[in-house]
Amino acid sequence: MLQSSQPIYPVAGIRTIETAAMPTAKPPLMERAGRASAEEAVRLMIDRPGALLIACGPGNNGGDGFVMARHFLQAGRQVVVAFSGDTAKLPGDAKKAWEAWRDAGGETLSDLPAAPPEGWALVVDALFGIGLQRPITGRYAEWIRALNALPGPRMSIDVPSGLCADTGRVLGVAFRATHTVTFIALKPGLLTLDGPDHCGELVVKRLDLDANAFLPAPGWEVRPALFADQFTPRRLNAHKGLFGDAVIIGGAPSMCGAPLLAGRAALRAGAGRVFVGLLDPRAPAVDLVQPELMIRSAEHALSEGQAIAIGPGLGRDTVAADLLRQALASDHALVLDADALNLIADDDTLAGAATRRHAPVVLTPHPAEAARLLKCSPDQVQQNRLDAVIELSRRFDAHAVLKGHGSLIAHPNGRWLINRSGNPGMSAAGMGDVLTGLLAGLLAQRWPIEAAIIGAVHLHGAAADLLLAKGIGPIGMSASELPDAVRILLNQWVAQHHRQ
Ligand SMILES: NC(=O)C1=CN([C@@H]2O[C@H](COP(=O)(O)OP(=O)(O)OC[C@H]3O[C@@H](n4cnc5c(N)ncnc54)[C@H](O)[C@@H]3O)[C@@H](O)[C@H]2O)[C@@H](O)CC1
Ligand SMILES: Nc1ncnc2c1ncn2[C@@H]1O[C@H](COP(=O)(O)OP(=O)(O)O)[C@@H](O)[C@H]1O
Ligand SMILES: [K+]
Repeated sequence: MLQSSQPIYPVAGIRTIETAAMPTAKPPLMERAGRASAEEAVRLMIDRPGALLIACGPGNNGGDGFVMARHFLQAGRQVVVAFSGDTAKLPGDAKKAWEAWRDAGGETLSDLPAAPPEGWALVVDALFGIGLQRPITGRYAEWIRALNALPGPRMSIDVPSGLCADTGRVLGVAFRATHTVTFIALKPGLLTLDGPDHCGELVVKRLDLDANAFLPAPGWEVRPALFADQFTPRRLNAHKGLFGDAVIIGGAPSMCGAPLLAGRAALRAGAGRVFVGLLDPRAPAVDLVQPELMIRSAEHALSEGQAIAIGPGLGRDTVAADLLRQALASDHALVLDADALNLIADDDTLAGAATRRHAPVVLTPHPAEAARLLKCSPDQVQQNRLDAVIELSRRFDAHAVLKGHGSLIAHPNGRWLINRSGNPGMSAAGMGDVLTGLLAGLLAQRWPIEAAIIGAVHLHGAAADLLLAKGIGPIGMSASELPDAVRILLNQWVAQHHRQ
């Protein structure tokens, strides 16, 4: 059964949902959040007797921690609560939660206690959630550093403290959880940049709310269910003409490997035929490892195909710019990667031609390429990856993929998604070329544009995850290994979908 996709809301959206749901919520949302956290904690402590430590902060995230602590106390479990603030200053719901904890006989320590000799059964971070407003300093920073140094499982409530829930940036210092229980819905910062490194295993507790009914979700996580409509089993009477021609253009002198990798990926994604147009006049006439690839001059290849990807190893000279101009003038779906993006960033006429194109355009920058396109620094892109990809899509009236862990996709209709597959084995040369080839391969098979983009991005990461599971990586995983894994997965998904 293909898992359905979950909605993602920035903090402002979560606040809107909370405000709408809170007045009628019985039991109150904080009670639900504390109980849901306790249930998850029980799962993590199955084989771990002894006390758990809950560090509570000055806001409602701390309130969740007090509710959780009360459940454990009432269940007869030893629980130690640390809270360094002033209970009189707790916001209303959190204050009630602290009072209920106190009335149940709970004690609150004002500093972190030393760990018992056998260690804590679980360390719980209820310091800050979506209300974090500035970098963490002082005593809270000291607490987080001390908690991070403790062995054993560590659980964050809602958001790892110190992580910006909108962007995935670490503000000062952040708790490194092995497990995170987040409430109502996913937030972008949990899924991209430094979020996944700090969340560990991520579980969503919806608190019995249908978030989408309160506020239509602006973003979604990528799951195969979103492109399963394209999982068509091949008829026995199929022929290669049904699966389209993909064209890859690139390969200036000394850079032919990039388009060849893309071409192999397009084949493994199922394209009927793949043309690779190389700029290097001395390029080999055949890829002896993949002789199915039809190698042409770049100019010649441009006259073929239903889908064109241009950029891998393209170079930036006038020949490259001229080929890009011709590709932009074609009527085919067009993927712009690598040097095609750099050329557009440097030339307003090319940028204008990309923006005004009628047929779909997909931009696939890594953060440095995105920065060139947006005329800012890679750091500025990374500070807010979601804003950056939405701005790229808006500025070029194109589909945009901002690569990196937690790749983001923005469509010109305003819809955005975050992909969760992939791993650091992919931090190696040529991985981007494989993504470009996958996209061309799916577009050649006439997948609709949005399905092709989310399908290619997800498959790309999932293929690397398959290799990782087999022990191939993360160290030394190479881009040429990815296309075979893509083929295995795609065939599995199609077969599974049709068995259901
Ligand atoms: N409002 C609600 O209905 C619900 C809230 N819930 C919990 O409440 C959390 C949000 O609560 P809050 O809005 O109170 O926010 P937080 O508890 O995340 O933190 C806000 C508090 O921290 C302070 N603060 C922010 N940044 C700081 C920094 N860098 N250094 C020191 N202090 C800092 C703020 O002044 C405020 O007192 C959620 O993440 C979730 O855990 C859940 O109980 C579900 C229901
Ligand atoms: N740590 C990671 N987790 C998930 N995906 C990654 C990671 N590192 C790299 N990738 C993916 O690998 C690809 C690298 O692309 P790119 O930077 O263009 O490489 P190249 O130009 O060498 O082909 C992107 O799709 C990116 O999202
Ligand atoms: K937290």
